[in-house]
Amino acid sequence: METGDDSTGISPETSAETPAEAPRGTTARHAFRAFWPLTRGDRRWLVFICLCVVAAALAETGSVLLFGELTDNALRDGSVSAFWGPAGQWLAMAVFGAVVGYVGNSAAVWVAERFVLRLRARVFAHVQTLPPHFFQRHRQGDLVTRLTGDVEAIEQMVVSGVVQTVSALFSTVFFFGAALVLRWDLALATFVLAPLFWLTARQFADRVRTAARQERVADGAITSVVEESLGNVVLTQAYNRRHAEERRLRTEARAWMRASVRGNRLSELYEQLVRVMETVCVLTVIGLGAWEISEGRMTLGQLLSFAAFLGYLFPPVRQLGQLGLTVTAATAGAERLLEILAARPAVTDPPGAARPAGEVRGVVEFERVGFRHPDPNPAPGAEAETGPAPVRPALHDVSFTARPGELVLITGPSGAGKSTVAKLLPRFYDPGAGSVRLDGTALDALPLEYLRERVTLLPQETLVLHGTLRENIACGRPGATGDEIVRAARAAAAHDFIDALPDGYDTHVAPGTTRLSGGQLQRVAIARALLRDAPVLVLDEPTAGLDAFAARQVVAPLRRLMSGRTTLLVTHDLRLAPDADRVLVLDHGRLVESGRHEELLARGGTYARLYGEGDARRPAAR
Ligand SMILES: Nc1ncnc2c1ncn2[C@@H]1O[C@H](COP(=O)(O)OP(=O)(O)OP(=O)(O)O)[C@@H](O)[C@H]1O
Repeated sequence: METGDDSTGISPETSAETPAEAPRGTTARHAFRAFWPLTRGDRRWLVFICLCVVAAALAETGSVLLFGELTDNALRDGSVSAFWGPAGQWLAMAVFGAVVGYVGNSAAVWVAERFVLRLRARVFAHVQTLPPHFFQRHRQGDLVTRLTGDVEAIEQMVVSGVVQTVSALFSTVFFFGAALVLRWDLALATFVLAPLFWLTARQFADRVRTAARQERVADGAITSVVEESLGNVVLTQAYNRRHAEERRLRTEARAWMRASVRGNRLSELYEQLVRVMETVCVLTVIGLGAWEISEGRMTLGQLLSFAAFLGYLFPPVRQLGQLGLTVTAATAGAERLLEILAARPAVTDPPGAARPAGEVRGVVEFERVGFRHPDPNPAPGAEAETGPAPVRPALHDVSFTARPGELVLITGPSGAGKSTVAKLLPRFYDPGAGSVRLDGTALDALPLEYLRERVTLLPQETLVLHGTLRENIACGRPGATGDEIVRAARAAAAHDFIDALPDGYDTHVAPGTTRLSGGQLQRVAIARALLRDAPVLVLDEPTAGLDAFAARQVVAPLRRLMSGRTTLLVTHDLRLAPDADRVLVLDHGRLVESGRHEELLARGGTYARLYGEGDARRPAAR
């Protein structure tokens, strides 16, 4: 049964190689082929489930045949003794049908949930490899909806869809076969009308897909608004933006409501049309049956069991049409997931690169580095995540070297390209021109994990992970002992305030909900970085957002952290400039000045102006 096309574009590895495609207009077949390989490992179960549902359909067919026998032999003759035989068989058949139905459906739910689990894990793993600009192009709420609702919609297509189609198809074939055995002429007369169901479903398909797509987009927009609003609640309240936010939610909710009502109306219309068609079929059969009875060619029992067959036959036929619509609607979800999976990481591991032997010394070289950020708002249709970037360069021809143990401070006016330098070193992006090297090896020749273990980044925003403070520090070096964690916290001047918390190191924190101050969080981040003990350190505005008092409190821990490592310190805050072995001044992406603090001050250029503007003339806390 392992026959599926396994060359899928859904694994993170292969999606990096497959060309980015605009998946709009994805067909159900394309979507099915893209996601079917994820059923690998469960296909035997799928066969088992299909056998169960086929057996259940057979049991149901047998029951209806026995109903005909009962009406003809027992009821018509009023014979109780003729009742027991078929009644016993009918009951046995019903119990058998119930058991296999239960086993099959339970297994189907299990396989379906495993599929959802696997698909969600794959998409999530892929999303985590995507570059920062991907997250600027997609609202978080929309991504959440794709990872929840859209993933489930695909399950409807790939697992439940297959099982239900097999069940409905076999039920249809069995009931129709039995109807042919009973009365082939009546059965054929009924079945002539069956394509009507299918044709009707086709008429609805396009409109159902459009409505489903709109509903999913609107669903994502609602989640985004809620998430953005809650994340920004301070701004909302401080600027009385409550009503504006409510309006925003209402607008998105209305769009969702319209799409949802449209989708449900279409389903309902389809249902009702099908009911009318079923009535036409039943009336045709009863009319023909009445005529046959009057001619003496048919018994009442035969007509009744034939009518019962129709009662059983219509649901699977109707279900086949309905399944078509479900699959069509799920295609809209598939489109949205394939769009994510088509996005490629900005950087990938060099194929076959081995971890260099020996320890990293920490010589960092930027040689004639140029870089343009990808366009965060590409024109529609140019959605390829790695597409050309027509924005002006963030860095141009930047060269410098930082040697082991050196502190290189990078400063410059806002937008000069300082943070961009910080992003190139842990390889969030690769430079567009020139090269960045560590100990003489180009970064893109080193395994990514190896590089990131040796280059610690303290980003501008202080980030906490969901977990305890202990776990937050320990993630700097998984496996660190309790003593090592406390030692790192002490060196980061975080131990005292952590110890004073009611739960100490076991205090739970989570992104956005922590009750710690900015300075305290920064010191936790420093403890984490200390524990990591990487030879190269990149600090991006470590005192940004801290008041003067809090900033002074992190200076000493920062000095301890930087000691003995190659440090690139990106900052506006020039309090640490006198400590720096070299100060680099960037302006409009170019390196305009370089030298020691005193030299640059004496030169009276950009640096001297920046220093004069800031509050750096105050002595740094020692
Ligand atoms: N994700 C991005 N997408 C597009 N352009 C970007 C992106 N990030 C930065 N830029 C642009 O690149 C240039 C350099 O930005 P960068 O963040 O490196 O400057 P910076 O010197 O760190 O500024 P600041 O001091 O204000 O943080 C700026 O013109 C900025 O607008």
